[in-house]
Amino acid sequence: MLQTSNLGYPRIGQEREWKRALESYWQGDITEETLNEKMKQIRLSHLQKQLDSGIDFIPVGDFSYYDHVLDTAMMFGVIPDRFKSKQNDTLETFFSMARGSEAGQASEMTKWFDTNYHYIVPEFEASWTPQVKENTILKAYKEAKKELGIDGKPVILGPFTFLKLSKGYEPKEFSTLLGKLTPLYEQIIKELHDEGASLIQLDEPSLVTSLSQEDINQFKELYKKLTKAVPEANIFLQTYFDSVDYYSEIVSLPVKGLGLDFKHDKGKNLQYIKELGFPNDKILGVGLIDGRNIWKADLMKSVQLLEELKGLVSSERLLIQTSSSLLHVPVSLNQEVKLTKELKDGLAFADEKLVELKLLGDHFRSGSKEYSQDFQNHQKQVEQFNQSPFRKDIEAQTLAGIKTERELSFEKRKGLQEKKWNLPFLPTTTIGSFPQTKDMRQARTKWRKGELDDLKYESLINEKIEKWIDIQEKVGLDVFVHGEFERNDMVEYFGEKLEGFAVTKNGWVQSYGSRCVKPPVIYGNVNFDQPMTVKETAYAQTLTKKPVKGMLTGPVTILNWSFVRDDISNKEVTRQIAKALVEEIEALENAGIEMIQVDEPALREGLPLKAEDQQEYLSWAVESFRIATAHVLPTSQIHTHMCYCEFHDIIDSINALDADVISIETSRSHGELIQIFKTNVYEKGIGLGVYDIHSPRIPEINDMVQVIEKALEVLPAKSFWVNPDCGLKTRTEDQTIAALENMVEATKKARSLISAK
Ligand SMILES: Nc1nc2c(c(=O)[nH]1)N[C@@H](CNc1ccc(C(=O)N[C@@H](CCC(=O)N[C@@H](CCC(=O)N[C@@H](CCC(=O)O)C(=O)O)C(=O)O)C(=O)O)cc1)CN2
Ligand code: MET
Ligand SMILES: [Zn+2]
Repeated sequence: MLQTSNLGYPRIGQEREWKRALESYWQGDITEETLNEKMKQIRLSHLQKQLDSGIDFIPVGDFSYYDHVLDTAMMFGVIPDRFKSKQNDTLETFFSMARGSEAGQASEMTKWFDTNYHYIVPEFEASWTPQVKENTILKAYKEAKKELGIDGKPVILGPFTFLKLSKGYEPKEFSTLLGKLTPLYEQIIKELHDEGASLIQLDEPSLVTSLSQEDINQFKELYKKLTKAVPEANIFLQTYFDSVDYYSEIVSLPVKGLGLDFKHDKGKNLQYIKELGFPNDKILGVGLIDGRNIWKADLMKSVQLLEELKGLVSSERLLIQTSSSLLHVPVSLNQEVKLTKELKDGLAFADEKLVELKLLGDHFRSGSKEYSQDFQNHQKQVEQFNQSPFRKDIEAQTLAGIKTERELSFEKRKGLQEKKWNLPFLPTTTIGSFPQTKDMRQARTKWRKGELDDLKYESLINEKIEKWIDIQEKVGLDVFVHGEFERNDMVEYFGEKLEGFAVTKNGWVQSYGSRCVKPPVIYGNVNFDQPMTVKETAYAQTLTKKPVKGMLTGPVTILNWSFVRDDISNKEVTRQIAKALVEEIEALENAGIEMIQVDEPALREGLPLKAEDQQEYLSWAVESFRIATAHVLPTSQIHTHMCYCEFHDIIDSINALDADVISIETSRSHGELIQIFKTNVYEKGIGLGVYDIHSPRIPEINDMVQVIEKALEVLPAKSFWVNPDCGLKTRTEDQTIAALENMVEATKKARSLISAK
């Protein structure tokens, strides 16, 4: 019988209870025991909700106290030595790896595929002893059964992807390590099977990236071994985020089932099945409820697709699924009382997606040609939404009259800018935001509710700006920022101000650890309405003689960190955003702000997972940035900033942005970034983050001097900037001031060391 399955459920909770529990624990407000209790409560309530929704397969083991990749590393004892010696407590070790502590620098954090979710990069060290420290998936499985009578579907990050996402080994060691991991997975799977798990999901999203034939051979080898070692267990191989291009080889593996994404595969998975067939001894997981976006599913389209598949796979072997874990969408539409009905009717968050699964499953199980009333109501809303005036066909955005090229080349404007800005050697600056303290956030919440008037709210913002201009003077930075106190989030803020966007009340999604974001919804055509950043920046500039950088989020990042309409191309939407930013940047220049940072931290994140799609994306992404910035005066200095990603494969595109100065994060992955510049000459201004802002640790002066010296081995000193690796909004005021003081001290030392040479 056709069944329904969810691949993973959001952890944060309807009211972000999860976040609050974690943060209270870190602050020392609650004990480990209380934390565990709260976590259990949250975990079980999520399972209960899924049970109540009536879907068949409920994931277990997807819940985490921080990140599921880190969980997997812990499960196998992949713990760097620096954390082993000092701590015995598992939970403390776990959080130290994630966040850094006295014991040592946090592990690197990077993007989970092309999403805004970040995982902690496992670090293999020579001292690693293969082991199953604790079968935490089994623990989750047993708990669901014992507490709620749920026969859950264990979800495990598969060995191939786990190792691909890890570091600390040479490419040639990959197969040896995989060989060591395999028996550990066998043990986990066996224990789960013995406990009664009827289907065990192994997530292998790496299968959708561009892999070599050798990779595929290793993958096949691995799964043959695994299935041979535990033949009795039903291993379900799950992929997501794109198509599986080695389909014919993967589909013939002796696993029980294969899960494919039918939402983000550009139609390829269906094409492969049609061309190459699907074995009649396997289950096909059909991911057609979108785990990455929030539009209500067009169930008639899903029905058509399933009908097509029924001709190829018998219906009792079909599993209707979400396209990926629901980790990437908000929990529930329940509280969205402020959205227009027209828009809200077009949306589905995690809980509503479970309902969609159920509607589809019920329809197929009924065997009827008739559609239930609920199904019809759902479909009517989808159709109405598609016909809304804001979804109407739009004219393709042309580039007529739009500059994509600065008036002067970098070589020519460089001298003019040096003269205009007259900055010291190794200029120091920050990336934009200063601490968003509780009083500021609370004031904003009150202001939103109408409990605080505009005047009071604005004067609080101005006070913060004054305070931090003063701090920047005292610390002795060279280029200032206003601090972004008026912003809740660097993307949501612009979503609130631009036309074509809607913002939600409670549409939170986990970004990293306890940090969440509320992506705005781009439902219509994007247009500039009125200046968005001029007031605060211009005010800050009146308070100091030092230059204050204007601070904007770039078009590609606004796109990638929003939920985007799917009726026109992303390229088209990004162009619309870029054109709106042209007006903002003009307004800043007119207000005398001529050093302007246009952040693109998500440029790399949006890079398609398959090599063959990447060039096209990069070309329109770069073009959009250039549309936004090319029109400024030659003396105006455009900065940009990127973080959390690998840059080596996009360095040409970074150069093509033609920004005068770029700051890139490196502090958790320093060595690697430096390598890039050994082989790529970079002539424009560049700041490499000299310390990690995500960790509460205060960076040491000498550590930062070393970072600077190391960078200067490969980068020209005269174009080097000193800055933290990202914005400081998540730090406390004390941490920030202490860190910046040390950074300025380190710069002074570096200056004298270098001029002495
Ligand atoms: N969109 C986006 N993606 C990104 C980043 C980013 O900055 N933005 N940075 C990278 C890393 N991600 C980050 C993501 C989130 C946060 C972060 O600090 N998030 C905050 C929420 C920010 C926010 O919008 N806060 C609201 C406050 C809403 C709120 O919680 N108010 C409280 C009251 C105040 C309080 O108790 O704190 C309430 O209503 O109960 C605001 O300032 O207006 C959090 O999780 O805590 C930091 C970095 C990559 N991806
Ligand atoms: C995630 S990149 C952050 C850039 C932004 N200007 C800030 O400082 O917060
Ligand atoms: Zn950043």
